[in-house]
Amino acid sequence: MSENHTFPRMTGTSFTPAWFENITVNTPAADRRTASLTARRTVKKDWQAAWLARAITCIDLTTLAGDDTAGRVQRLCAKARQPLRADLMAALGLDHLTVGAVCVYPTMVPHAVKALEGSGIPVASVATGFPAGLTPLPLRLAEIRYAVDQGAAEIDIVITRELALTGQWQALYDEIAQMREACGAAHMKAILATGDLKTLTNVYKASMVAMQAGSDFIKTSTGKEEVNATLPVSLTMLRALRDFHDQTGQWVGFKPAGGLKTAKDAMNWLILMKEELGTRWMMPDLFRIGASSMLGDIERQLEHHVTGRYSAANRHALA
Ligand SMILES: O=C[C@H](O)COP(=O)(O)O
Repeated sequence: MSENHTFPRMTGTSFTPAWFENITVNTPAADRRTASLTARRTVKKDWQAAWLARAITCIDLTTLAGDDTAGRVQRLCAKARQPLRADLMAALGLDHLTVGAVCVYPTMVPHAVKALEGSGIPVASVATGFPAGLTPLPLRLAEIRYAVDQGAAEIDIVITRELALTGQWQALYDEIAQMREACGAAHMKAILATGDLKTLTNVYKASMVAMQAGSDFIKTSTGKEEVNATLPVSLTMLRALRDFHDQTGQWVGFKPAGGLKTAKDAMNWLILMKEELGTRWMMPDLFRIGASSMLGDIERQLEHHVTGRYSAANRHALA
């Protein structure tokens, strides 16, 4: 795997229920593991600043709102091109820093492509009837092709939750495989909407099916569910991702999204990635954070690290 934005497309496997049909996830154990992990592991001072800079490179800077405008997307892209103030970059000894991608709705893709021209930052687009995914499959596939035609290099699709909730795993595989095909050369992240899947066992199974169907990334949430990214859900998906890697040697990426707002959130998920998969998975080609407001808090924490004070919009110290 190359350590930059470009990563080889996944090929997936045939539908293989043996890899997940007898799995039962121990929810209390997942809760205990993630609670102890973030309590036990701390990263301080210069290392914390370095990890936060790494987190910036993994952020999919996102705006997915009904009132999005070309102007808002252009401003977001300007931030993506320079996520950190120049004085902070200099103080931290950083000469170049950009985010992982900019993530928008399909009709906003042309504005993002134009605003990011020459930056090397890919445009990601949600598609397939985001966030509910309940439009006819031909229309969902056409939306993928539209977003790719408009210049999206990454597509975040949403799965049909009913298929996971009713255990129709072959049908889910077939649907995701068609979405993978519609993406063409674009990379595909499969949003599992884990907050709607009821159990961690369903989360594990949907993760495995999405990877077998050829997803380049598996992503927790749309950000529109009642419960979005959580650490136990993320741990469950990472275990599935590790099992898939052990079975196939294929490297699938992971993207928590929805409700990750602070530098502390960034640190917690980086700790989880390191502890579960190792430092190789702490790179933007294998790890993204879908977030619309986290960057602001990371910048405030880095300003505090450099100057010893917080900017006007104070935040709690990063414990
Ligand atoms: O990936 C996309 C999510 O919608 C971002 O969620 P957020 O607005 O809670 O950061």
